[in-house]
Amino acid sequence: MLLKDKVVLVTGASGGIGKAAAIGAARHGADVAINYHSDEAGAADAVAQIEALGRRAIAVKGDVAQVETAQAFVDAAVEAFGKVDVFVNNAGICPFHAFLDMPPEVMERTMKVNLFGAYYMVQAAANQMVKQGHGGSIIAVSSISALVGGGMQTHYTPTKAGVHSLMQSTAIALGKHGIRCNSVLPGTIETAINKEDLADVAKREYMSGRIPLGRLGEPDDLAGPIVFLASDLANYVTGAALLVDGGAFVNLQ
Ligand SMILES: NC(=O)C1=CN([C@@H]2O[C@H](COP(=O)(O)OP(=O)(O)OC[C@H]3O[C@@H](n4cnc5c(N)ncnc54)[C@H](OP(=O)(O)O)[C@@H]3O)[C@@H](O)[C@H]2O)C=CC1
Ligand SMILES: C[C@H](O)[C@@H]1OC(=O)[C@H](O)[C@@H]1O
Repeated sequence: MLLKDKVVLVTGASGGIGKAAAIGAARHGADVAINYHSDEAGAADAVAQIEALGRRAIAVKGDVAQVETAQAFVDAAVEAFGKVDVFVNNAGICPFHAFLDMPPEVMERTMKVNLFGAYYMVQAAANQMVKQGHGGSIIAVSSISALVGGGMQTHYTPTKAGVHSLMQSTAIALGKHGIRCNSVLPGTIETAINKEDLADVAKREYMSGRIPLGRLGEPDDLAGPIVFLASDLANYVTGAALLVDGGAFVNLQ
């Protein structure tokens, strides 16, 4: 039990990586507040799975791109559980699109959800942790795409580099409060975000062929690294970035 009686908040936890992280935290003894945007059934299922593990859970609907969502989420978690120990910034979108004719609204929405939303959320969670006075752990779900490009992801990769950079800067800003800030950098994990993209058999074979461990990732592959960074096992880890990509990044030849 690495997170016994901790309160963990996860954004975008109605499916995919966020849901796996939320359930993973509960498996390690945490009570969990999840944020989601539209998938009511997914959010309800996450809550049910957490409760089945004997832990408490709430689901709070909200669009992270809107600044007021952040404080409302933190307030709801504090009202339900009394505190915030761990904050996982996970909510994100990746609407694949070519560069030369990128619609401004797609670019701007991606920036607002992935980067602005992360900023507002991390700020609200950090203020709560500072107020409590006993430190905390913040983890951002960045991406291998913070380090490498994608021709159909020119609007997305800068947001992932931005989130990674945000954790480096907040690690400095919040260190004196005992708040650790780290990012995980997933490779290609099969979720709703890339269902359509990976339906292309050639693309899927190319992506899995790049991975030394021989398979695409699953959401649960992120749960362990996130729980680790959240836990006291990572007490002296801050400003770090952990690739969780089956070795894809280092695989030049
Ligand atoms: N899958 C992958 O290969 C990789 C994913 N990542 C990152 O992991 C994170 C999670 O993605 P993944 O699990 O794959 O994708 P999913 O599409 O499975 O999950 C995305 C989650 O984010 C939520 N979400 C989307 N927009 C908003 C919003 N405006 N406000 C609040 N919540 C929102 C969704 O909620 P709802 O469904 O309720 O609308 C959902 O819970 C993203 O930040 C992504 O960039 C990073 C590297 C690789
Ligand atoms: C959505 C993509 O499949 C996924 O997201 C990322 O951050 C990586 O680029 C993955 O390929």
